[in-house]
Amino acid sequence: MVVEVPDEVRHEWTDLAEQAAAHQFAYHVRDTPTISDGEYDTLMRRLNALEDEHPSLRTPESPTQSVGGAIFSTDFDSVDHLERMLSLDNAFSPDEMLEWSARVTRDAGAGFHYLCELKIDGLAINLLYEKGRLVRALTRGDGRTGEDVTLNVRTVKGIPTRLKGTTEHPVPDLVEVRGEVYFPIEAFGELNAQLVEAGKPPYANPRNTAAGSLRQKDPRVTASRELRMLVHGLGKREGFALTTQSEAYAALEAWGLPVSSHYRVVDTIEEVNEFIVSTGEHRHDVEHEIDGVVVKVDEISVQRQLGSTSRAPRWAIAYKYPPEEVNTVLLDIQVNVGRTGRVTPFGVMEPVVVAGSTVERATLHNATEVVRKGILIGDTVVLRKAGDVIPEILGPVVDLRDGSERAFVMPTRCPSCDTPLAAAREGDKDIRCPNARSCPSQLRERLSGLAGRGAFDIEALGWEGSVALLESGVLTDESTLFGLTDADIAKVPLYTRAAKKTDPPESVIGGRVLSANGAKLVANLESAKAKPLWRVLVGLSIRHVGPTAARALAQHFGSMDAIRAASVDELSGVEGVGGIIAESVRDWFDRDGNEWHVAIVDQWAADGVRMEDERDASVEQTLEGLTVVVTGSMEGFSRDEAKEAILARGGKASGSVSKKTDYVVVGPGAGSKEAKARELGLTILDEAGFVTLLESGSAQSAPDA
Ligand SMILES: NC(=O)c1ccc[n+]([C@@H]2O[C@H](COP(=O)([O-])OP(=O)(O)OC[C@H]3O[C@@H](n4cnc5c(N)ncnc54)[C@H](O)[C@@H]3O)[C@@H](O)[C@H]2O)c1
Ligand SMILES: [Zn+2]
Repeated sequence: MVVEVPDEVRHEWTDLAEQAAAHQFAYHVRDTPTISDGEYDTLMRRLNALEDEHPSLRTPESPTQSVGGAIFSTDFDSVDHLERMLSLDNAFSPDEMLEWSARVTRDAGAGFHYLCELKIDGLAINLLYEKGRLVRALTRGDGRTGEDVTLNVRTVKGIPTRLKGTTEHPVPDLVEVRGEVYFPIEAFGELNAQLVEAGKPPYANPRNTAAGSLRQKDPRVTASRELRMLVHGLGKREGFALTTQSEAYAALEAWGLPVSSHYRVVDTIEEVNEFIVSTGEHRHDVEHEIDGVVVKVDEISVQRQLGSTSRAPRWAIAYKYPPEEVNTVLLDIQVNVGRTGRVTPFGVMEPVVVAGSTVERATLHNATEVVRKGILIGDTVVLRKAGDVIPEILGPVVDLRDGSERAFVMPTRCPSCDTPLAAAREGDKDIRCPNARSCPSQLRERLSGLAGRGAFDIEALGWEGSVALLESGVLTDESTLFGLTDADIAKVPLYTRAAKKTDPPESVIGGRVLSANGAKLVANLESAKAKPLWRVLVGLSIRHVGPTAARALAQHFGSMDAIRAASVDELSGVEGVGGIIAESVRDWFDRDGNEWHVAIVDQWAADGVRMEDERDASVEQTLEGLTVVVTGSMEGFSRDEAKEAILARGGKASGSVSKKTDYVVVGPGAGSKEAKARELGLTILDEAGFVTLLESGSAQSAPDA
């Protein structure tokens, strides 16, 4: 019996299928997709859902049934693969992984292993080696026939033109090696800058860059691009036998092919899901983009038994992470004037949800960066938000331009105080508002900055409170902050509207926050006065003097007076300070016109801010000459407390692990620093070990470390 498909369903299906086919063409053939991978995956899921409900729609011609990437390009010869190249089925949740493993177990019985590896976001390639010589390289194409890109592939670093043989792994008679060509993330921005400079359209993201770079007519262009490859499978093979996929990787490696070091063989699907979670946490520690994890049945005999559909093997599945890249429209580029006067352009976008939060702004750092990225106002752009990292505009989707886009022009006058903008020094990328003393924007940023956690930590002040104090004229700058009384704060009018940091000043009104918090603010200010010297230094907004330099200065000089009296040489002689910081400090105190800086320091001191650190002579200098890195969380110490404990004992608290690190203290949530410490064979301590170290100046690695 034929079940009729309702008209509206058929129409929806036809419409989606057409869209899918067009997107496959744009992505696989033109290397210039116009929607994000996440949107594409959503479209395909809808198409699959319609076909699940109405199986008659699932014809062999459906985009769900083919390996996307039919060949229409005439730039390359078409050549058949000796064995078909397939795509992969997807899973988007641990439950879908369980379903897949249940199916595999049902069809093949238990007693197999799972091989877990990274899903490299690149371009699939098939290398044919005959008697150890690279004779051909093909793109995946439609899976049966690919494009001959041999000349281009020969230019990719790390792909051997001859395989090596060992006694255990002699060179095979014939082998098709499958892998992924990718573009290292770091090199991506650099290339776009070069393309833009040469008047060519930039790429939207590293994956398209890999595909576009490899599929060049002229192999010299490919050679100039920093492509890399990792291999992850085999096609046709003659002259050797294998029992497992992981064994194949050992052979591929012995032959001199680049194999990823990140794979693992496990027994159960629970362990697979653990691998997925932990890989997700370290998703950005690898030099290529990964869009998921690929899980394969390790035993070749079981792979054979399970076989494939027209599109994908049944013995493998790709778990896809939530997308971190989305497309959105860049509505405008505006500028923000920061704490030290730096003018920073930022993109204003149509709000989009990415990596779990709504994003509508992204910094563009400086005018050069806007040009390097080749983005125009009005462009559809690729926006990336990776975990807790700030959102970044990667590049424009050039194919969606309609001619109405316009270039960003950096303003020549400060949007906040109308002072002409200028570079502080010749050759500086950044331009600044020189009106440091009374530019409203700089004042707001300085005042709220000094209230921040990294400086005085005045919780009740914050951004809105800072704005309210300045706008109401209760403060004209930060010099009188510590003299504020209840009566002063009560003068700030009560407004009703709260506002965001990036709103124009006239709409930023925070009196309500202050009126509710007045008493707390006074108490906060009182305790802020007793904060250690380094926090005072950070609170002054001296260029280049962040917490690290401030700690070093405070530790060395001990008082504001000593720092004020120190020469450039004396300042730059302090470990972790250096010439640029030393000059910036001297300049801040001494330069003509900066007398108001000194006035701030004097007024703060007069209002009771403690300008020196008491050296506690009872604390033994157990850590003299030792460098300690703390990563992850601890129960007994906050990050700052741990640092202070190290510094108070004469040690150096560093933020990055290197060969020079003496101890690495690791708590829950430690990430790449722990991995690096293990790689370097450093002494790794838990919290108990850290306490011992503080007391005695030495400690042993934790037993399970
Ligand atoms: N944005 C768009 O318009 C658009 C259009 C089409 C496709 N796409 C993207 O491409 C995907 C579909 O492309 P696809 O058919 O190549 O499927 P896929 O990317 O989901 O997975 C199959 C491919 O993964 C690659 N791969 C990477 N690491 C691997 C590993 N360790 N082991 C095995 N294979 C590995 C292989 O080359 C294989 O061909 C979509 O899900 C979407 O992300 C996007
Ligand atoms: Zn200004």
